[in-house]
Amino acid sequence: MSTNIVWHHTSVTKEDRRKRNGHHSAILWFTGLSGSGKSTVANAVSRRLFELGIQNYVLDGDNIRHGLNKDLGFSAADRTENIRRIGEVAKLFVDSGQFVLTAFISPFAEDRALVRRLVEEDEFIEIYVNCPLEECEKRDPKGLYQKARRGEIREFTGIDSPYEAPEAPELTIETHRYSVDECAEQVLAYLRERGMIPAAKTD
Ligand SMILES: Nc1ncnc2c1ncn2[C@@H]1O[C@H](COP(=O)(O)OS(=O)(=O)O)[C@@H](OP(=O)(O)O)[C@H]1O
Ligand SMILES: Nc1ncnc2c1ncn2[C@@H]1O[C@H](COP(=O)(O)OP(=O)(O)O)[C@@H](O)[C@H]1O
Repeated sequence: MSTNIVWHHTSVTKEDRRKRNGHHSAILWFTGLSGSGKSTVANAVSRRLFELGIQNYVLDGDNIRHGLNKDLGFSAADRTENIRRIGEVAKLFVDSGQFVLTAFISPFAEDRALVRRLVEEDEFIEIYVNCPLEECEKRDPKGLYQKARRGEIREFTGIDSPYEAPEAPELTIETHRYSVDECAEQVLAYLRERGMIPAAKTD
């Protein structure tokens, strides 16, 4: 534990940054099984926000595990630490006035709740990327389900490691029923409804 640490206040505040950007800042927390479409939809939303001039950044499971969290595996304790660190990083992005889109399985409800508690109430938007295991397994974009079924990967989410679906997410998207574009639009529509990004132009 760190001791003798004093929080330093910044000269430019979150509100200053939001005012200049002309939009809110928040965590869009995508959670769901491997292959459910977290990364694909998060990136589609990111592109749309970017085209609208809205500051945003995607934090993706695979990429973070190559760097910041390369010391972590997939035990329950390591997944919890993975999500805790990502939550802290995501909070910094919110403070910087941006939307941060996180694409992690984040299988444990308590870990997601911890991130929710890190930020203000209107700064955490949980998006449940709902797709049946059978469909994720059929997609198997990285061939990992096959490996898990053969016993070559242990503690694989949905196979021999649990996934706790959100009970009251801000938004649920069903990637087995709607296209990538439709799912991305559902996220944008939600942000507009909440006044977090400017309304769509109607010209
Ligand atoms: N055992 C096991 N269980 C689940 N996933 C595994 C595992 N081993 C490797 N992978 C690959 O790692 C990606 C998940 O990493 P995350 O950081 O999102 O996982 S977690 O939130 O800490 O549970 C996950 O990526 P996505 O498919 O993008 O979800 C997998 O590609
Ligand atoms: N509506 C959809 N939304 C997201 N992905 C979809 C959809 N329909 C099919 N897919 C496909 O499913 C796979 C999802 O993979 P990925 O985005 O890496 O998932 P995750 O990040 O949850 O592991 C991709 O191959 C993607 O093209």
